[in-house]
Amino acid sequence: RYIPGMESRAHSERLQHLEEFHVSEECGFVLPDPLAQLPDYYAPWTNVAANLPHLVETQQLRGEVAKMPLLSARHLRGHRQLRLAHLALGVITMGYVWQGGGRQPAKILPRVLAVPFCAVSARLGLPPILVYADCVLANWKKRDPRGLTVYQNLDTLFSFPGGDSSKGFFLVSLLVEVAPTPGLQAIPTIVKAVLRQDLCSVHTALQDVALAICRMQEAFTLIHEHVDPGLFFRTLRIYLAGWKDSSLMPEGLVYEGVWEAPRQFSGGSAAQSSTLQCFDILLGIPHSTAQGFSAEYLRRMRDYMPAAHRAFIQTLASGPSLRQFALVTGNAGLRAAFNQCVAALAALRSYHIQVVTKYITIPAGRCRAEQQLGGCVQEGASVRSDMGTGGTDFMRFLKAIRDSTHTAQLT
Ligand SMILES: Nc1ccc(Cl)cc1-c1cn[nH]n1
Repeated sequence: RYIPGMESRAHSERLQHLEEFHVSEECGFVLPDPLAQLPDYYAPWTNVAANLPHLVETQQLRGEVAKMPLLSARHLRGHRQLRLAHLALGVITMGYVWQGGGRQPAKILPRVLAVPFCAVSARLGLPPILVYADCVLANWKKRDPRGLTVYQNLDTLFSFPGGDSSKGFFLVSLLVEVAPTPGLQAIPTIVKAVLRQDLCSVHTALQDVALAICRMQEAFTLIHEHVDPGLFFRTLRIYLAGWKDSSLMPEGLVYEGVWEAPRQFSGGSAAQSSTLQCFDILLGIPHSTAQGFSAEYLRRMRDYMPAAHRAFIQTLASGPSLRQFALVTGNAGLRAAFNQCVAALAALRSYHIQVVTKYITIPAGRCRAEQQLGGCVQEGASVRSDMGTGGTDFMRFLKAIRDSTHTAQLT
């Protein structure tokens, strides 16, 4: 018999109210209907962020930032204003650090950005760098508000150099996050059913999870239509790079007026997706407990999620073990439904590896070959320098978690 602990029951109760964790019924971890405007007082931030591609491409951004007033974050009201402020300040910060493609990254972030960015970050429980929750989950609007959440009816609030591929990358990632919403809704159902030893309800809900993960992969295929590999590798990827373990910024970044010493923070990455980490934890995929850099990196990326999403993941991780339940019952149908979810997650990770190969590994190889012939000037961050946007360390990470996903199958 599977006897869950009393602590599991308490966690299971909390998980029944997803809205408390900012997980919405209609779009999961995506911020529903993000705010697109801040109070006029903050116009200096939103005006620069909205004009970022042009300011960066014409090398004017750092000059514009030097003219910005030091604004107080105190006038920001509510979660949505804070999310929009973190997105706008994050976009400006990445543009400021990597202006000109990153050959000479800025080593100091001026106080007019650093002070409010760190204040907003502290209120959201986020690091002072652009994160997945900014540029994917809160960076979107519908062209026709009454229309559907489909690619053609979406636009980003802010973008980077890289033209339509910049928008495409963020909007395809957004659709990957919206697709599995029914599967996220099934998580509290599964947790409650495991506690009640209700085999039938667990089995039914697992089919929703498997379908949801398949839908993520379907949405992911849109990347081939909307993102050009060369533009992604040579341009957009540079602006998403972080300053932790970076060969271009070995010390990290000085946040003027906030901390004396430079600080290191990682660039944006799919490992910051709460959706992916939730399915890993629900299925008890071993890398979330195994030692090694994958588990440590995944755990550290939870600090790059909004506080409520981090709390959801921690509560789920402290709840009853679906994996143990499926093992202990020995029910063949339940084991098959569980394994279908694991197989779907492994397939999604394999697909992600194919995409990183097309958008990073192959263009990087071409660039190195051209460099030997005196051609391609790889802007800024080398392929190796950052985990989050597909460096070779990131490829090693993806293959490690894909392999550990496979081993999670119940035999
Ligand atoms: N899809 C993404 C969206 C936004 C950011 Cl910042 C990074 C990624 C990413 C990196 N590697 N795989 N996905």
